[in-house]
Amino acid sequence: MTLLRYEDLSITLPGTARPVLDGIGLTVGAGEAVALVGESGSGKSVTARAALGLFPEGARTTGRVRVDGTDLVGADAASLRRVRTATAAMIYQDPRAAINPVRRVGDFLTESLRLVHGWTRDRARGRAAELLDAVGLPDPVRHLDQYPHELSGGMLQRVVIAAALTAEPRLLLCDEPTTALDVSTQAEILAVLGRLRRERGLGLLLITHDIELAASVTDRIYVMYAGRIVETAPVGDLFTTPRHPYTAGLLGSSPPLDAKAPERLVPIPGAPMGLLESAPGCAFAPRCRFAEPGRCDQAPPPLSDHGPARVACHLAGELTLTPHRDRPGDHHPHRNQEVR
Ligand SMILES: Nc1ncnc2c1ncn2[C@@H]1O[C@H](COP(=O)(O)OP(=O)(O)OP(=O)(O)O)[C@@H](O)[C@H]1O
Repeated sequence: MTLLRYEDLSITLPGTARPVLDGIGLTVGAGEAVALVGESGSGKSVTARAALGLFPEGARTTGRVRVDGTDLVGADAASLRRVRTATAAMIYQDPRAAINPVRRVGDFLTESLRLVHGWTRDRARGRAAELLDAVGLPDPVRHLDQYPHELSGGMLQRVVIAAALTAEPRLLLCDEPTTALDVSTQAEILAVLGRLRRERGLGLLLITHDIELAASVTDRIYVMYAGRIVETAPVGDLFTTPRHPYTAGLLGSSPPLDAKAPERLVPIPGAPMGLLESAPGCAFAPRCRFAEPGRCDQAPPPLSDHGPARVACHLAGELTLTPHRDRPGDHHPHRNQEVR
């Protein structure tokens, strides 16, 4: 069952040369984990916030964002409240920014249960302790009486995830949930999210700039560039057979999570297109080593089917791409190079 569905969502801010989001189509099913990946400024957070009906001030919005069937574009206040309090919850990058530093963890976790749902203090504390246990904190009852500064960043992010679960949402939106954490804590938080997804059948939308991290917890990846989806495919397929040069570039410039030996990473040349720039053709063409004048710079490429993937590239189907990441001592100098 589809929990979250974007249908041709476009958002344009006043005074800009191109839309922030341009024809986004994306789905997340119950129990499915999906990642939205791209460089800074590609529109990932604007996309995620739209799933809570949060659209930039003054923006022109067209298309639909359906959460459990309710379209949030132009939704009334009651529908928005229902989605935000019961169906979907968001987890942000910095747990310390999400928690009031002068209130105890227990107060943070029980507030909505007591105020919104009218639970007694003891019932709400019992539920909060259960949730802290569910996110793997070792001593739930003691943590309820602690202040945020007494917990590590990883423990606090677990508290934030527990808080997101209080209303038993069916959809979890995670915007760079591990970026503020060290690498080992990052892996623990991802494991918690993966377990919650399996145990509770949650739909998970993970927003990240890190394609390797995305692959470690999700089934399907959407790659975003300059406000558009440029490729989407099941994780395994995307890694073995990237079909868009931008996807191959992201893979070639990201260190593997389980790297045993240092890798020589190859950055994508140039910079992403800002909101004050536009291009008549493919937005990635100015950075693309394969771009063909007269072909790639004429019209934006539509997303079209290529095997299990959907790809927006005029040259898709003609390119065979592998991430051009070199390992030191690699004796196959051509192994990692794109061929045509
Ligand atoms: N409320 C807003 N008003 C004006 N511009 C905005 C607003 N929200 C986002 N933008 C702009 O829209 C573009 C996309 O922003 P968004 O935060 O979605 O990118 P992102 O892919 O999440 O990148 P990052 O990882 O850096 O957050 C950026 O150029 C950003 O400055």
